[in-house]
Amino acid sequence: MMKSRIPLVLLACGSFNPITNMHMRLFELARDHLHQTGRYQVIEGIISPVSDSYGKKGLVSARHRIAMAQLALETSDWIRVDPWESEQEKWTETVKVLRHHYNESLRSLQFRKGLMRNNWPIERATEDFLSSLDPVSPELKLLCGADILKTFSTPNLWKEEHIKEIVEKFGLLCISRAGSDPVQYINESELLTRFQHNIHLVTEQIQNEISATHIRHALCKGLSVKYLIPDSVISYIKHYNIYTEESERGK
Ligand SMILES: Nc1ncnc2c1ncn2[C@@H]1O[C@H](COP(=O)(O)OP(=O)(O)OP(=O)(O)O)[C@@H](O)[C@H]1O
Ligand SMILES: NC(=O)c1ccc[n+]([C@@H]2O[C@H](COP(=O)(O)O)[C@@H](O)[C@H]2O)c1
Ligand SMILES: [Zn+2]
Repeated sequence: MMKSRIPLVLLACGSFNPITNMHMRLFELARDHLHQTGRYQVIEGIISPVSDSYGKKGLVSARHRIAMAQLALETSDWIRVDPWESEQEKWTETVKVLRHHYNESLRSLQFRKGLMRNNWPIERATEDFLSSLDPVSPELKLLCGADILKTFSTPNLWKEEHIKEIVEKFGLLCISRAGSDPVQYINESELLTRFQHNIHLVTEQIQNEISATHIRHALCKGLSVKYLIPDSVISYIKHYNIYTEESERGK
């Protein structure tokens, strides 16, 4: 009998200021990689933009960042943008975003099982009980570029226990990025080395150095960003005049 694949949800956190074609490529690369392992079935991709309180210089309002992501993802049948993180009053540490979406995916599983079981009292089902019912509960993994792996070793930026929870409980999909050496970051970290079986490194063969910062700078200078971000996003940016020298100075 063919072994069934583990359903898997991919979650990418970041500013998405604005969303670029490369952000969406990350998901396609990760899905191909996971499917090639023969162990996973990727069921959904979620983009979670940070809230305005993240306070990064040049960060435009979440309302705009979400709207641009929605436009960009109109052509995807499996990636969506989720506003939950961006709606939180304070900045939410990434592990808490993962916990939220993991609970959400369990809730929707409970709901589907509840329906299947003729409205069985689903609110009383514990996580363990549900797992015992269904051996293929979805996994949730964090998707990021290799530069994020590097920031794990920046003092006081990430709590050690958070990194541990991310790589031990959830797992990580890390896409290569010019200027970042993920193998080296793993080798230099005892924690990442210990859990490297949960870290999938994916190499983009067609190197792509698009960054949102470059996009914003080009827009401020009135240069073309066509074919780097979707046309619909370019129209939105023009319509609301989002990226200006003033917005770049903000915060
Ligand atoms: N060209 C790229 N190659 C690999 N990963 C990327 C690339 N661009 C963005 N990412 C990843 O996308 C996620 C979201 O990143 P983010 O919103 O910071 O985009 P960015 O292009 O790095 O923007 P900024 O220049 O504002 O930092 C991160 O995990 C980041 O590593
Ligand atoms: N301790 C943490 O959980 C932690 C620390 C630094 C950045 N992050 C996240 O990493 C991402 C970084 O995005 P930027 O590269 O746009 O700054 C954001 O989603 C941010 O919330 C999380
Ligand atoms: Zn970045």
